[in-house]
Amino acid sequence: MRREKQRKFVFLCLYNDDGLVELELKDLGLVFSWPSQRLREMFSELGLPSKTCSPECLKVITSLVEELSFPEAKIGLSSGVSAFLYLYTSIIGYRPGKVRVTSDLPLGSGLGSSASFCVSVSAALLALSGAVCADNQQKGWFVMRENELELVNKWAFQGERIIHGKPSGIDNTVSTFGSMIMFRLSELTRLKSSGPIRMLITNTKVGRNTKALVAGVSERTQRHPDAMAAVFTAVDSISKELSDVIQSAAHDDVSITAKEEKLEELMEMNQGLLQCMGVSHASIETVLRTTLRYKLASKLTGAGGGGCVLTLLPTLLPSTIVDKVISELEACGFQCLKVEVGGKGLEVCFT
Ligand SMILES: Nc1ncnc2c1ncn2[C@@H]1O[C@H](COP(=O)(O)OP(=O)(O)OP(=O)(O)O)[C@@H](O)[C@H]1O
Ligand SMILES: C[C@@](O)(CCO)CC(=O)[O-]
Ligand SMILES: [Mg+2]
Repeated sequence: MRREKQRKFVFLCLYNDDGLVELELKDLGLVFSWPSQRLREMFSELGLPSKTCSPECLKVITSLVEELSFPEAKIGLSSGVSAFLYLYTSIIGYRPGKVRVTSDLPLGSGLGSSASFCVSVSAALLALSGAVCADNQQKGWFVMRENELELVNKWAFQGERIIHGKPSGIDNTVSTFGSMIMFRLSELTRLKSSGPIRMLITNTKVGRNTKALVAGVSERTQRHPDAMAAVFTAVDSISKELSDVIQSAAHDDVSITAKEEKLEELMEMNQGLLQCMGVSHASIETVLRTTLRYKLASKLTGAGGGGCVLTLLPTLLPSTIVDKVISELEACGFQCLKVEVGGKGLEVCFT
Protein backbone atom coordinates (compact mmCIF):
# COMPACT_ATOMS: atom_id res chain seq x y z
CA MET A 1 0.00 0.00 0.00
CA ARG A 2 1.42 3.38 -0.88
CA ARG A 3 0.22 6.88 -0.39
CA GLU A 4 0.33 9.22 -3.31
CA LYS A 5 3.75 10.70 -3.90
CA GLN A 6 4.02 14.44 -4.04
CA ARG A 7 4.61 15.21 -7.65
CA LYS A 8 6.36 18.48 -7.74
CA PHE A 9 8.42 17.95 -10.82
CA VAL A 10 8.50 20.69 -13.42
CA PHE A 11 9.85 19.97 -16.87
CA LEU A 12 10.67 22.35 -19.64
CA CYS A 13 11.02 20.43 -22.88
CA LEU A 14 12.00 21.98 -26.19
CA TYR A 15 13.40 20.94 -29.50
CA ASN A 16 16.48 22.96 -30.41
CA ASP A 17 18.90 23.20 -33.32
CA ASP A 18 22.31 23.16 -31.65
CA GLY A 19 22.82 19.47 -32.35
CA LEU A 20 22.71 18.51 -28.66
CA VAL A 21 20.42 16.52 -26.42
CA GLU A 22 20.66 18.35 -23.12
CA LEU A 23 19.44 17.51 -19.61
CA GLU A 24 19.58 20.24 -17.00
CA LEU A 25 18.99 19.26 -13.35
CA LYS A 26 18.39 22.82 -12.26
CA ASP A 27 18.14 22.34 -8.48
CA LEU A 28 21.38 20.38 -8.44
CA GLY A 29 23.16 22.85 -10.72
CA LEU A 30 24.07 20.09 -13.19
CA VAL A 31 23.87 20.05 -16.99
CA PHE A 32 24.61 17.02 -19.15
CA SER A 33 24.64 16.97 -22.92
CA TRP A 34 25.29 14.58 -25.76
CA PRO A 35 25.73 15.35 -29.47
CA SER A 36 22.60 13.84 -31.03
CA GLN A 37 24.72 12.44 -33.87
CA ARG A 38 26.76 10.49 -31.30
CA LEU A 39 23.59 9.03 -29.78
CA ARG A 40 22.42 8.03 -33.24
CA GLU A 41 25.72 6.24 -33.92
CA MET A 42 25.84 4.49 -30.54
CA PHE A 43 22.22 3.31 -30.59
CA SER A 44 21.74 2.69 -34.31
CA GLU A 45 22.87 -0.93 -34.19
CA LEU A 46 20.24 -1.72 -31.57
CA GLY A 47 17.37 -0.86 -33.91
CA LEU A 48 15.55 1.61 -31.66
CA PRO A 49 12.85 2.38 -30.70
CA SER A 50 12.34 -0.52 -28.32
CA LYS A 51 9.61 -0.92 -25.74
CA THR A 52 12.02 -2.31 -23.14
CA CYS A 53 15.66 -1.62 -22.40
CA SER A 54 17.58 -4.75 -23.50
CA PRO A 55 20.92 -5.65 -21.82
CA GLU A 56 22.69 -4.41 -25.00
CA CYS A 57 20.81 -1.10 -24.84
CA LEU A 58 21.67 -0.73 -21.14
CA LYS A 59 25.35 -1.34 -21.99
CA VAL A 60 25.32 1.55 -24.48
CA ILE A 61 23.59 3.82 -21.97
CA THR A 62 25.98 2.86 -19.18
CA SER A 63 29.00 3.65 -21.33
CA LEU A 64 27.54 7.08 -22.24
CA VAL A 65 26.79 7.84 -18.58
CA GLU A 66 30.18 6.63 -17.35
CA GLU A 67 31.80 9.39 -19.39
CA LEU A 68 29.99 12.02 -17.34
CA SER A 69 31.29 13.36 -14.06
CA PHE A 70 29.01 13.39 -11.04
CA PRO A 71 29.78 15.07 -7.72
CA GLU A 72 30.90 12.41 -5.18
CA ALA A 73 27.76 12.77 -3.05
CA LYS A 74 25.47 12.56 -6.09
CA ILE A 75 26.74 9.35 -7.64
CA GLY A 76 23.23 7.77 -7.41
CA LEU A 77 22.09 10.33 -9.98
CA SER A 78 23.74 8.32 -12.73
CA SER A 79 20.82 5.84 -12.75
CA GLY A 80 18.33 8.70 -13.20
CA VAL A 81 20.40 10.10 -16.08
CA SER A 82 20.48 6.60 -17.63
CA ALA A 83 16.70 6.38 -17.39
CA PHE A 84 16.44 9.82 -19.03
CA LEU A 85 18.70 8.79 -21.93
CA TYR A 86 16.68 5.64 -22.50
CA LEU A 87 13.34 7.48 -22.43
CA TYR A 88 14.57 10.36 -24.59
CA THR A 89 16.07 8.21 -27.36
CA SER A 90 13.14 5.75 -27.29
CA ILE A 91 10.39 8.37 -27.36
CA ILE A 92 11.96 11.27 -29.29
CA GLY A 93 14.74 9.53 -31.20
CA TYR A 94 17.87 11.56 -31.98
CA ARG A 95 16.37 14.95 -32.59
CA PRO A 96 18.27 17.61 -30.59
CA GLY A 97 16.37 18.92 -27.60
CA LYS A 98 16.64 20.48 -24.20
CA VAL A 99 15.02 19.25 -20.98
CA ARG A 100 15.15 21.18 -17.73
CA VAL A 101 14.04 19.56 -14.47
CA THR A 102 13.22 21.17 -11.17
CA SER A 103 11.82 19.26 -8.22
CA ASP A 104 11.37 19.73 -4.50
CA LEU A 105 10.99 16.03 -3.75
CA PRO A 106 13.91 14.67 -1.72
CA LEU A 107 15.94 12.16 -3.73
CA GLY A 108 16.36 8.61 -2.45
CA SER A 109 14.21 9.11 0.67
CA GLY A 110 11.41 6.62 0.16
CA LEU A 111 8.96 9.11 -1.35
CA GLY A 112 9.21 7.66 -4.85
CA SER A 113 11.37 10.39 -6.36
CA SER A 114 12.66 7.94 -8.97
CA ALA A 115 9.13 7.06 -10.11
CA SER A 116 7.98 10.70 -10.10
CA PHE A 117 11.04 11.59 -12.19
CA CYS A 118 10.27 8.79 -14.69
CA VAL A 119 6.56 9.67 -14.91
CA SER A 120 7.30 13.35 -15.48
CA VAL A 121 10.06 12.70 -18.05
CA SER A 122 7.86 10.21 -19.92
CA ALA A 123 4.83 12.52 -19.93
CA ALA A 124 6.81 15.56 -21.05
CA LEU A 125 8.61 13.66 -23.82
CA LEU A 126 5.46 11.90 -25.04
CA ALA A 127 3.70 15.28 -25.17
CA LEU A 128 6.65 16.83 -27.03
CA SER A 129 6.60 13.99 -29.57
CA GLY A 130 2.84 14.39 -30.08
CA ALA A 131 2.08 10.83 -28.89
CA VAL A 132 -0.17 12.25 -26.16
CA CYS A 133 -2.16 15.49 -25.84
CA ALA A 134 -1.79 16.13 -29.59
CA ASP A 135 -5.39 17.34 -29.85
CA ASN A 136 -5.59 18.80 -26.36
CA GLN A 137 -3.16 21.58 -25.56
CA GLN A 138 -5.48 23.60 -23.34
CA LYS A 139 -4.00 26.27 -21.10
CA GLY A 140 -3.48 25.55 -17.40
CA TRP A 141 -2.97 22.22 -15.64
CA PHE A 142 -5.08 19.29 -16.80
CA VAL A 143 -5.28 15.51 -16.54
CA MET A 144 -4.60 13.39 -19.64
CA ARG A 145 -7.05 10.82 -20.96
CA GLU A 146 -6.97 7.38 -19.31
CA ASN A 147 -5.30 5.63 -22.29
CA GLU A 148 -2.65 8.38 -22.41
CA LEU A 149 -1.97 7.98 -18.69
CA GLU A 150 -1.57 4.25 -19.25
CA LEU A 151 1.00 4.92 -21.99
CA VAL A 152 2.94 7.30 -19.72
CA ASN A 153 2.84 4.70 -16.93
CA LYS A 154 4.27 1.99 -19.22
CA TRP A 155 7.23 4.14 -20.23
CA ALA A 156 7.79 5.28 -16.65
CA PHE A 157 7.95 1.65 -15.54
CA GLN A 158 10.74 1.07 -18.08
CA GLY A 159 12.61 4.01 -16.55
CA GLU A 160 12.07 2.58 -13.04
CA ARG A 161 13.50 -0.74 -14.27
CA ILE A 162 16.74 1.08 -15.10
CA ILE A 163 16.87 2.85 -11.72
CA HIS A 164 15.61 0.02 -9.47
CA GLY A 165 16.46 -3.24 -11.13
CA LYS A 166 13.19 -5.05 -10.35
CA PRO A 167 10.46 -2.54 -9.48
CA SER A 168 6.93 -3.72 -8.74
CA GLY A 169 5.41 -0.79 -10.64
CA ILE A 170 3.54 0.55 -7.63
CA ASP A 171 5.50 3.81 -7.41
CA ASN A 172 5.09 4.83 -11.05
CA THR A 173 1.41 3.78 -11.01
CA VAL A 174 0.62 5.90 -7.96
CA SER A 175 2.59 8.84 -9.39
CA THR A 176 0.65 8.60 -12.65
CA PHE A 177 -2.88 7.96 -11.39
CA GLY A 178 -2.73 9.44 -7.87
CA SER A 179 -5.16 8.32 -5.17
CA MET A 180 -4.18 5.07 -3.40
CA ILE A 181 -2.96 1.81 -4.86
CA MET A 182 -2.97 -1.66 -3.38
CA PHE A 183 -0.22 -4.00 -4.53
CA ARG A 184 -1.17 -7.54 -3.68
CA LEU A 185 -0.17 -10.85 -5.22
CA SER A 186 1.65 -8.85 -7.94
CA GLU A 187 -1.58 -7.12 -8.88
CA LEU A 188 -2.13 -3.39 -8.65
CA THR A 189 -5.60 -2.20 -7.67
CA ARG A 190 -6.60 1.46 -7.51
CA LEU A 191 -8.51 2.17 -4.29
CA LYS A 192 -11.11 4.74 -3.39
CA SER A 193 -10.73 6.10 0.11
CA SER A 194 -13.86 7.20 1.93
CA GLY A 195 -12.13 10.16 3.57
CA PRO A 196 -8.81 11.97 3.99
CA ILE A 197 -6.07 10.26 5.99
CA ARG A 198 -3.65 12.61 7.70
CA MET A 199 -0.04 11.54 8.05
CA LEU A 200 3.18 13.04 9.27
CA ILE A 201 6.19 12.34 7.05
CA THR A 202 9.50 12.37 8.91
CA ASN A 203 12.59 12.48 6.75
CA THR A 204 15.46 10.95 8.74
CA LYS A 205 17.81 12.36 6.06
CA VAL A 206 19.69 9.05 6.14
CA GLY A 207 20.52 8.33 2.50
CA ARG A 208 19.93 4.91 1.04
CA ASN A 209 19.56 3.14 -2.26
CA THR A 210 16.35 1.31 -3.21
CA LYS A 211 18.08 -1.11 -5.58
CA ALA A 212 20.52 -2.27 -2.88
CA LEU A 213 17.76 -2.61 -0.24
CA VAL A 214 15.50 -4.63 -2.53
CA ALA A 215 18.46 -6.87 -3.42
CA GLY A 216 19.15 -7.34 0.32
CA VAL A 217 15.59 -8.60 0.88
CA SER A 218 16.01 -11.11 -1.99
CA GLU A 219 19.24 -12.38 -0.46
CA ARG A 220 17.61 -12.82 2.96
CA THR A 221 14.76 -14.69 1.24
CA GLN A 222 17.27 -17.07 -0.32
CA ARG A 223 18.89 -17.70 3.07
CA HIS A 224 15.57 -18.25 4.91
CA PRO A 225 12.97 -19.19 2.31
CA ASP A 226 10.35 -20.63 4.69
CA ALA A 227 10.52 -17.90 7.30
CA MET A 228 10.46 -15.17 4.66
CA ALA A 229 7.53 -16.80 2.86
CA ALA A 230 5.58 -16.53 6.13
CA VAL A 231 6.57 -12.86 6.42
CA PHE A 232 5.32 -12.14 2.88
CA THR A 233 2.06 -13.97 3.55
CA ALA A 234 1.53 -11.80 6.63
CA VAL A 235 2.28 -8.63 4.63
CA ASP A 236 -0.25 -9.75 2.05
CA SER A 237 -2.96 -10.24 4.70
CA ILE A 238 -2.18 -6.80 6.14
CA SER A 239 -2.52 -5.17 2.68
CA LYS A 240 -5.89 -6.85 2.21
CA GLU A 241 -7.16 -5.77 5.63
CA LEU A 242 -5.83 -2.24 5.18
CA SER A 243 -7.56 -1.81 1.83
CA ASP A 244 -10.86 -2.98 3.36
CA VAL A 245 -10.48 -0.48 6.22
CA ILE A 246 -9.57 2.39 3.88
CA GLN A 247 -12.51 1.73 1.60
CA SER A 248 -15.01 1.25 4.42
CA ALA A 249 -17.30 4.17 5.15
CA ALA A 250 -17.07 5.95 8.51
CA HIS A 251 -19.76 8.47 9.37
CA ASP A 252 -19.21 9.70 12.93
CA ASP A 253 -16.30 10.34 15.31
CA VAL A 254 -16.70 6.88 16.87
CA SER A 255 -16.42 4.98 13.61
CA ILE A 256 -13.60 7.23 12.34
CA THR A 257 -11.66 6.59 15.55
CA ALA A 258 -12.28 2.83 15.30
CA LYS A 259 -11.09 2.90 11.68
CA GLU A 260 -7.96 4.85 12.60
CA GLU A 261 -7.17 2.47 15.45
CA LYS A 262 -7.30 -0.44 13.00
CA LEU A 263 -5.00 1.42 10.59
CA GLU A 264 -2.56 2.12 13.43
CA GLU A 265 -2.43 -1.51 14.48
CA LEU A 266 -1.88 -2.67 10.89
CA MET A 267 0.87 -0.07 10.38
CA GLU A 268 2.59 -1.25 13.55
CA MET A 269 2.40 -4.90 12.43
CA ASN A 270 3.68 -4.01 8.98
CA GLN A 271 6.65 -2.14 10.44
CA GLY A 272 7.54 -5.24 12.50
CA LEU A 273 7.55 -7.34 9.34
CA LEU A 274 9.67 -4.79 7.47
CA GLN A 275 12.14 -5.05 10.32
CA CYS A 276 12.12 -8.85 9.78
CA MET A 277 13.06 -8.20 6.16
CA GLY A 278 16.09 -6.21 7.30
CA VAL A 279 15.05 -2.82 5.91
CA SER A 280 14.64 -0.82 9.12
CA HIS A 281 17.41 1.44 10.44
CA ALA A 282 18.51 3.00 13.75
CA SER A 283 17.16 6.40 12.60
CA ILE A 284 13.79 4.83 11.76
CA GLU A 285 13.69 3.17 15.19
CA THR A 286 14.32 6.58 16.80
CA VAL A 287 11.27 7.99 15.00
CA LEU A 288 9.17 4.98 16.08
CA ARG A 289 10.21 5.35 19.74
CA THR A 290 9.54 9.09 19.70
CA THR A 291 6.06 8.84 18.17
CA LEU A 292 5.14 5.87 20.39
CA ARG A 293 5.63 8.11 23.43
CA TYR A 294 2.61 10.02 22.09
CA LYS A 295 0.76 6.73 21.36
CA LEU A 296 1.14 7.32 17.62
CA ALA A 297 1.82 4.49 15.17
CA SER A 298 4.52 4.78 12.52
CA LYS A 299 6.03 2.72 9.75
CA LEU A 300 8.88 3.19 7.33
CA THR A 301 8.02 4.02 3.74
CA GLY A 302 9.57 3.19 0.39
CA ALA A 303 12.44 0.79 0.56
CA GLY A 304 13.44 1.71 4.14
CA GLY A 305 17.07 1.70 5.28
CA GLY A 306 16.73 5.36 6.36
CA GLY A 307 14.67 7.79 4.29
CA CYS A 308 11.16 8.64 5.44
CA VAL A 309 8.78 7.35 8.09
CA LEU A 310 4.96 7.74 8.08
CA THR A 311 3.02 8.47 11.26
CA LEU A 312 -0.77 8.37 11.29
CA LEU A 313 -2.28 11.57 12.70
CA PRO A 314 -5.74 10.63 14.01
CA THR A 315 -8.54 13.08 13.21
CA LEU A 316 -9.16 13.94 16.86
CA LEU A 317 -5.47 14.39 17.76
CA PRO A 318 -5.06 17.95 19.12
CA SER A 319 -2.76 20.15 17.02
CA THR A 320 -0.73 20.98 20.17
CA ILE A 321 0.32 17.30 20.34
CA VAL A 322 1.21 17.25 16.66
CA ASP A 323 3.39 20.34 17.19
CA LYS A 324 5.09 18.69 20.20
CA VAL A 325 5.89 15.49 18.26
CA ILE A 326 7.23 17.55 15.36
CA SER A 327 9.50 19.64 17.57
CA GLU A 328 10.81 16.50 19.31
CA LEU A 329 11.55 14.82 15.98
CA GLU A 330 13.12 17.96 14.54
CA ALA A 331 15.34 18.23 17.63
CA CYS A 332 16.79 14.85 16.54
CA GLY A 333 17.79 16.50 13.24
CA PHE A 334 14.86 15.07 11.26
CA GLN A 335 12.54 17.04 8.99
CA CYS A 336 8.74 16.77 9.27
CA LEU A 337 5.97 17.41 6.81
CA LYS A 338 2.20 17.16 7.42
CA VAL A 339 0.37 15.58 4.47
CA GLU A 340 -2.93 14.04 3.43
CA VAL A 341 -2.88 10.66 1.72
CA GLY A 342 -4.46 10.08 -1.67
CA GLY A 343 -4.02 13.20 -3.79
CA LYS A 344 -3.82 13.86 -7.50
CA GLY A 345 -1.65 12.03 -9.99
CA LEU A 346 0.03 13.36 -13.13
CA GLU A 347 -1.06 16.70 -14.52
CA VAL A 348 0.35 18.55 -17.51
CA CYS A 349 0.46 22.18 -18.50
CA PHE A 350 1.45 23.70 -21.86
CA THR A 351 2.89 27.19 -21.72
N1 LIG B 1 15.03 15.24 -9.59
C1 LIG B 1 15.73 14.21 -10.05
N2 LIG B 1 16.64 14.38 -11.01
C2 LIG B 1 17.36 13.35 -11.46
N3 LIG B 1 17.30 12.10 -10.99
C3 LIG B 1 16.41 11.87 -10.03
C4 LIG B 1 15.57 12.89 -9.51
N4 LIG B 1 14.79 12.35 -8.55
C5 LIG B 1 15.13 11.04 -8.48
N5 LIG B 1 16.10 10.74 -9.36
C6 LIG B 1 16.76 9.44 -9.55
O1 LIG B 1 16.18 8.49 -8.65
C7 LIG B 1 17.18 8.02 -7.71
C8 LIG B 1 16.54 7.77 -6.36
O2 LIG B 1 15.70 6.66 -6.50
P1 LIG B 1 15.41 5.64 -5.32
O3 LIG B 1 14.42 4.67 -5.86
O4 LIG B 1 16.67 5.12 -4.74
O5 LIG B 1 14.73 6.56 -4.20
P2 LIG B 1 13.25 7.09 -4.10
O6 LIG B 1 12.52 6.80 -5.37
O7 LIG B 1 13.29 8.51 -3.66
O8 LIG B 1 12.66 6.21 -2.91
P3 LIG B 1 11.72 4.88 -2.95
O9 LIG B 1 11.98 4.18 -4.23
O10 LIG B 1 12.10 4.06 -1.77
O11 LIG B 1 10.32 5.42 -2.82
C9 LIG B 1 18.23 9.13 -7.69
O12 LIG B 1 19.48 8.65 -7.25
C10 LIG B 1 18.24 9.54 -9.17
O13 LIG B 1 18.95 8.62 -9.96
C1 LIG C 1 10.57 -0.95 -2.09
C2 LIG C 1 9.53 -0.77 -3.15
O1 LIG C 1 8.37 -1.51 -2.76
C3 LIG C 1 9.07 0.66 -3.28
C4 LIG C 1 10.18 1.66 -3.34
O2 LIG C 1 9.61 2.94 -3.43
C5 LIG C 1 10.08 -1.29 -4.43
C6 LIG C 1 9.01 -1.52 -5.49
O3 LIG C 1 7.89 -1.92 -5.14
O4 LIG C 1 9.34 -1.30 -6.64
MG1 LIG D 1 12.33 4.82 -6.18
